[in-house]
Amino acid sequence: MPSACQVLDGRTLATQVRSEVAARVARRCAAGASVPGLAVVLVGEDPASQVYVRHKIAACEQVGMRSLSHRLSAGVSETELLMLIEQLNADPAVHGILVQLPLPAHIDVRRVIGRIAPGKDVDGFHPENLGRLAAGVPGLRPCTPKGCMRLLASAGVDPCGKLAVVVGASTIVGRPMALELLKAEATVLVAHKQTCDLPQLVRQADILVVATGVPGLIRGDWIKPGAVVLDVGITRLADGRLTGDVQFETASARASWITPVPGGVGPMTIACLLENTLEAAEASA
Ligand SMILES: Nc1nc2c(c(=O)[nH]1)N[C@@H](CN(C=O)c1ccc(C(=O)N[C@@H](CCC(=O)O)C(=O)O)cc1)CN2
Repeated sequence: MPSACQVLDGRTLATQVRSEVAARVARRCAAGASVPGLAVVLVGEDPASQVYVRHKIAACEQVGMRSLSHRLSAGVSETELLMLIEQLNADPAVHGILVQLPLPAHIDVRRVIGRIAPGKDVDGFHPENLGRLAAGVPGLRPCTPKGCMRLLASAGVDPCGKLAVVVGASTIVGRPMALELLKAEATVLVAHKQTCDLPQLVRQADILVVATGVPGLIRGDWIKPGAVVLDVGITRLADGRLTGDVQFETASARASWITPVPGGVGPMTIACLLENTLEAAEASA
């Protein structure tokens, strides 16, 4: 990697964000307010989801928050899951609710997310919160795009006036990422992994965000010299290693900043979840 390219270290920034959250939680509790509570709902036994849920619960403990874990079997009915969400919506000790994704195929994810009270939707996936982001008004913001914006700010990268390309248009990452960048006054193009002439599009990007789940989709020679590259993709290879959607070695020969996988965007997702839970608790008081 040439000395001109710098690695955007998500682990270090996430540690900072977590310490700030821990300090705010301690101040809140010392002032007599309730301990922020996060309900974590896991349906089924997807191994990656189990790991993420474990990390989220451990992260809550580390910053002094309470976590309430709800593990449901893969065969649970949608009605039962919706009933649990209603219970959590009504529970004053629960300030944040997250349903770990993906859900089994027989459950309608939109119906489930749509049932979470918007003020407790700490993932920021409810249509009301996505609408708030689209309108540019305050609300709970999806954690991964929020983490990406923090990473850009930490590198001193202002999106205003830059051309940003977002590859991948999921509700979790791509769409809210595009809205975050628009709000920050970037010119934003959203592409899919199957967009024709993807290399041509990527070559124009001053800021490139990739979230497709296709390992190594983006080749280094597609990167505009000096571009800032945020790689959201995480795939576990057969040999157990984690890899991103961007070919790191060759991309870092051209980029000015790049996130590694692991240790880039991923840790910021959980740090921003903690921050959202604290914000939800503060707004409920
Ligand atoms: N309800 C939600 N479901 C999912 C979300 C989400 O934000 N809310 N995002 C992803 C998974 N995810 C959080 O749930 C997540 C992914 C990756 C990481 C992370 O820290 N990755 C590490 C590597 C971890 C490892 O060793 O496996 C890294 O990149 O360094 C955190 C959270 C889908 N579902």
